[in-house]
Amino acid sequence: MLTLKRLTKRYKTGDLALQEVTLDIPQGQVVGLIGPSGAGKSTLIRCINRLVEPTAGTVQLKELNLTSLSQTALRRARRHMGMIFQEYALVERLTVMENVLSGQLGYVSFWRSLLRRFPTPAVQQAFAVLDRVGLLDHVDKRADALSGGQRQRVGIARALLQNPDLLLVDEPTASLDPKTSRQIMRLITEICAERQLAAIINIHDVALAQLFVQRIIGLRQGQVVYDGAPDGLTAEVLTDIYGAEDWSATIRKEPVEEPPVAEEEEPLPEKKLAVAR
Ligand SMILES: Nc1ncnc2c1ncn2[C@@H]1O[C@H](COP(=O)(O)OP(=O)(O)OP(=O)(O)O)[C@@H](O)[C@H]1O
Repeated sequence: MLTLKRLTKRYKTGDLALQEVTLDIPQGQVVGLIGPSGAGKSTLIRCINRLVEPTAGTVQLKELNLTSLSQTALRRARRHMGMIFQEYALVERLTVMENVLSGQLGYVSFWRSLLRRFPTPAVQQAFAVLDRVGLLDHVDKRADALSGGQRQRVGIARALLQNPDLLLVDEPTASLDPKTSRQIMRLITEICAERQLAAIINIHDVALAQLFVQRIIGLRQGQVVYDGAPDGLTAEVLTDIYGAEDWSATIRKEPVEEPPVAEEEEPLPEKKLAVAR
């Protein structure tokens, strides 16, 4: 579904951030991208949708060779890739609904979006994705009145509104407490399973990644040094990725089935679609 071939990025400063990264990610697979600071994780994610231009190599999403597209064609192709950011990237003074609809900016004309007049099917779909992420009771709240977990849910809903094939997720839990972090990772991975969406999640918390993703890719100095199952992350592998350390407290000891956990960040809203409209 997504194929990277010898993807390389050298910044103008001379930093070689990615060195010939070759990967194949099938539809529906959720991948955790780990590695030390400066290993190239953000660069890899941004080279896929060409927010950062790769220096060499190719990115193929389904039948599209993204690296050969003109800027106009690239804008169209980006609709197939939803991005979720650490700092949410919401417009603070806009409502939850308006923030989610802004994910449609590639579809609606500039003037229509400026006047905040979105086509009815987009609004209906926005209600549906906000329902899925548990924010139906908050559609009219301003973004600056939300908790961190709620903000990230808006970010997820906004990414989903484009009906992407792939989610590119950059440190989604870095600003969240441990429990909210789990809820957000659970939400992302459940949605990927429901929609058969592939995802690449740049994540620093190794144990959290192990709990939720199907595959781990470890980067060191722009190169893939581990590509395999979450349970294959032994102390030796982590030393290879990050350098020598006592890893006993970091690694999940045994494969455990994650227990079902009630969502407690806030009561899940009842389905009030009609009322919310
Ligand atoms: N805009 C830039 N210009 C020059 N060099 C950059 C730029 N962005 C990143 N780099 C360099 O590229 C390398 C990889 O950086 P990148 O941010 O991709 O790593 P990372 O693994 O995401 O790190 P972190 O976990 O700290 O976010 C680093 O050496 C960094 O200094």
